[in-house]
Amino acid sequence: MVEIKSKLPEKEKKTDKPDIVIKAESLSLYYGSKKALHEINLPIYKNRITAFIGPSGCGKSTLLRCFNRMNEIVADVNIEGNVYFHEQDIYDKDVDPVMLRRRIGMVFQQPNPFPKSIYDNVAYGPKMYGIRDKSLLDEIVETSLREAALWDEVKDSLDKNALALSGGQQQRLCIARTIAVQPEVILMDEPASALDPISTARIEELMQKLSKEYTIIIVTHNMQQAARSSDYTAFLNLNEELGAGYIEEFGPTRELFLNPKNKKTEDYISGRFG
Ligand SMILES: Nc1ncnc2c1ncn2[C@@H]1O[C@H](COP(=O)(O)OP(=O)(O)OP(=O)(O)O)[C@@H](O)[C@H]1O
Repeated sequence: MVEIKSKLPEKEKKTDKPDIVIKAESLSLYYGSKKALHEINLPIYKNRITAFIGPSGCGKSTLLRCFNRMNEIVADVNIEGNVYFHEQDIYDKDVDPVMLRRRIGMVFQQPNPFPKSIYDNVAYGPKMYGIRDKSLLDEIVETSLREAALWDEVKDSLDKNALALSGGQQQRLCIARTIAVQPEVILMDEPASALDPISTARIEELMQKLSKEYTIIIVTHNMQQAARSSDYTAFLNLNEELGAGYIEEFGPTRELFLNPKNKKTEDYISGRFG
């Protein structure tokens, strides 16, 4: 705990009351008959970074994937409760998951660029959504790569295969690819856990910049990373009886780490379990 305390940044004071972009209400999720999430109530604030921490298997990634309906792609899931994106319940029948994922993009643990050129990776999404004009695509590619802090490294090799980039560069390319379709929210599932410390620091720095324009949710096993990088933290825990994850504590990151309200939060962040 001492180490984490010393790493907590003196954040620029964000005193205004942020708007809520996403809200989970009594959200439970089942994989088949197995309950994985139990009665989650959680606000996600606009232009803030929210970290999900908690022991392995408590449902952090599952909860993250609920916010753009990615669970439907990977498994047979059943949802109870609601997830609102602004005023819209994203599980309503008339919500198109593809359009939803355009507004709520995702970056995964393993960088997963397409085996195409750097340019084509970033232009892929905009093209899919109907943009054909070459000069507009060029502009989107450049802006997205700049925002992802990769432009200077790749501007002279946009035709190079993305798989030839380093892991850290590939992850920033994946962030550029996500940004290129102008999402409002970026979901990041352990985006730096496969990267070396320098690449990790670059991703964290990038997240700070991006949060001025985007709302970010990050799943991380690294508590220093949550403490350093996020504005809000949700500590998920596993209910042994139900075998499902629930929110043990949620609040501003500094408060949660410096003055946890809950004994289990304190035990977890001080490394006594998990
Ligand atoms: N596609 C799936 N099908 C069935 N069960 C799944 C699936 N994905 C996850 N689960 C189960 O749901 C529970 C929560 O998993 P999840 O990956 O969301 O937890 P996590 O907190 O992100 O874990 P970790 O920290 O280890 O990545 C686990 O019991 C897991 O086995």
